[in-house]
Amino acid sequence: MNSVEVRNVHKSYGNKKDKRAVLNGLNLSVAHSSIYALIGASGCGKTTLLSCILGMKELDSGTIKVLRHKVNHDKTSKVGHLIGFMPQNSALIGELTIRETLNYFGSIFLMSKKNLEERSQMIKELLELPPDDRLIENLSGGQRRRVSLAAAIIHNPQILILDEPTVGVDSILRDKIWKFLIKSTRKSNLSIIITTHYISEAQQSDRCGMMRDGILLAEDAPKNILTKYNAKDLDEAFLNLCLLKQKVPDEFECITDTAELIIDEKPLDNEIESKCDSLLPFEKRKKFNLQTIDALSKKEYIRMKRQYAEVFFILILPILQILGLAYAIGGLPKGLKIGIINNEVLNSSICNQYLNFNDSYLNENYECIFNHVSCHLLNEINDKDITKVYYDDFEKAFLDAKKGNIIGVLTINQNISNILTKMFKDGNLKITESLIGISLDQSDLQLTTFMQSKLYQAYERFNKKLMKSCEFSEKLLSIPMNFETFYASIDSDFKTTIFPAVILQIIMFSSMGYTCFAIAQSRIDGVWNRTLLAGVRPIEILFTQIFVCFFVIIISLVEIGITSYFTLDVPIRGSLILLTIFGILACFTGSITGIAMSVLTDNLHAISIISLAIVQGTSTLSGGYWPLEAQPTLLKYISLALPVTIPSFSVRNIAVRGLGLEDPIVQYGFVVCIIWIAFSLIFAYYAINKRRFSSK
Ligand SMILES: Nc1ncnc2c1ncn2[C@@H]1O[C@H](COP(=O)(O)OP(=O)(O)OP(=O)(O)O)[C@@H](O)[C@H]1O
Repeated sequence: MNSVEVRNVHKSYGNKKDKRAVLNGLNLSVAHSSIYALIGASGCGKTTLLSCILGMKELDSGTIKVLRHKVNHDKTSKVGHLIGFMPQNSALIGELTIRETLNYFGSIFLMSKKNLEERSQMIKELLELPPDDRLIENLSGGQRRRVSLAAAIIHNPQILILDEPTVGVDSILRDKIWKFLIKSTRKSNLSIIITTHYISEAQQSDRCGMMRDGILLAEDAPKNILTKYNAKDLDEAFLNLCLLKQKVPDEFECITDTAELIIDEKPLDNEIESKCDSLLPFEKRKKFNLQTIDALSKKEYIRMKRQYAEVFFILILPILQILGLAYAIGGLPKGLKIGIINNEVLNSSICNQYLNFNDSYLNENYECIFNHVSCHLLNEINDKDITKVYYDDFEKAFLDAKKGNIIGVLTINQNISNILTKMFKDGNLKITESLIGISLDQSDLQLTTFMQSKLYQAYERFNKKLMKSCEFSEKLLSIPMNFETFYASIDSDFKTTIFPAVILQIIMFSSMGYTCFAIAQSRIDGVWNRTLLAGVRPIEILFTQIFVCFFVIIISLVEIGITSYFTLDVPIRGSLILLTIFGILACFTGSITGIAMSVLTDNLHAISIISLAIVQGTSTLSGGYWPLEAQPTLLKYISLALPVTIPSFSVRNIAVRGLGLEDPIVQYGFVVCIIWIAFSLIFAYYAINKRRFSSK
């Protein structure tokens, strides 16, 4: 009666051009209630074979049956919960304690609390595990391997697959482990496949497979191998076998005793049959098993609680970003310097006497005689916004502007007062000379635009005062346009424009980062594979991640709301409920996209680069920092399709304009969010099913 049957299995790595065969038509049988030791040189394909038996790797050809069920790489194993697997790397969660680790694995194997407690106690004593409350990340290599073995046997499996379980374990404990394995196979129906570098260990197995170049050189009971190859131990037998193969390479493949490999098609004996049937078949495991969701969420919670960097990322970073937005982005520049060359009044202190000027320039004949007009203009240039730096000559000022010390140079005609006086006296509005010249450094457009706007406002104030002092209409020298603003004042800063996009991006990207790196990490450290092998469905992991992320983001949303309220001087005119719904939708879009990304590759470096590209690309194109109207038509359509662009317009319409669901932009925002959530869900589901197992 065989528990595992491997028939004519071929497996290679690489692409068509560079294909490297690792398993070359390998056959292997593991009898029920026995220990099968797989030995062979490093890199001969032992781990690959175990991965194929577990269904983690797809075969090129051949078949594998485990407990009479054909292993299918694409489908969740029906007997996964009957298998215990200890991978070569420990595949444990560093932030969990030993007790929490055993609880996690016991729970995903759906063990009852009582059973779990009893088994944990027995295993802890057997494997001499360190105290319960020790963190996995603080254990030594050997201690971790023992905890990993404990996690593999916690649910009393039918088949135990152990990849190098005794590496780093001292000889006394190694002996104890072997005794336990032997006793377990004798007392129960447990079958064990074990790979080991310590060939002498394999002498205790019931059957030993010696592997080389992707095939079994020999497969028999250890003592039969010793007799057959006239060796005193398995090391020597393996050496003799290898030498024999070098001498007669073509005949050698026949050495495996094929009589042993005939599949035993006999029905299972009654006792075993009833035992197998009494175990929960996979189909009967609920798709959404609450015990599994509970175990996965608890693990996430504990992991997060102990991962300070993650907590910082999730809870503190959004606050820092809002503070950054409040105080570093979108505000109006202060302390800009402009060079002043006042050819009319060479001593700038003279202008101080005009600071509170409310007099009239009209003389007794009601003629307007201007004096020191330039002072009025310069006094209107507010020191709060712009600092004036006085120069005697243009060359010096220009040199400073080139060096970046000042933004530009304002030059005032020496006859400005006389020209204006003449103009109003004669009624001749034709001015042939330039009264005020402005040269601006255009290399920083934002600063220049700001400076222009401030100079324009100063001129308008100056004009009003001057006209009033001569009892002229203030419209005479003013631009014949009247600007009025709505929704925000003329002095409002860019925060009003960019805050919806920035807040949505903070929520979306922190959800994406959180889920993406949490899953990527678990795939890389092997916990993901172990969890799936226990029978947990990807959809359960997906659900738990979204669920945990949702709670985390709700906390972030409250933080963002409070911080924004106190720091961002932006009025919220619309519905807070609608804004919160947009925040939650952004969280879902981000977390589901994060899940899809985490499965694309098992290379953390690549994932980081992809995330950066997504964050950078989305923020650049979202229209938050620069209007979409500036983009070429095709790019504009791409931008509009992104998950933050239209939703951020919706948020702006709700918050700043006070619009609600009746607004088409708000409606489009919802449609875009829902399409993105649906799209990323389908993509994540497809990606997880396509790349169910991590290659690590
Ligand atoms: N994902 C992969 N892509 C490409 N080559 C791989 C991959 N995994 C393993 N290999 C190669 O396949 C061969 C067999 O690897 P495997 O890990 O199965 O060996 P092993 O017998 O378990 O070695 P060890 O005893 O050192 O663990 C090695 O040459 C390895 O480099």
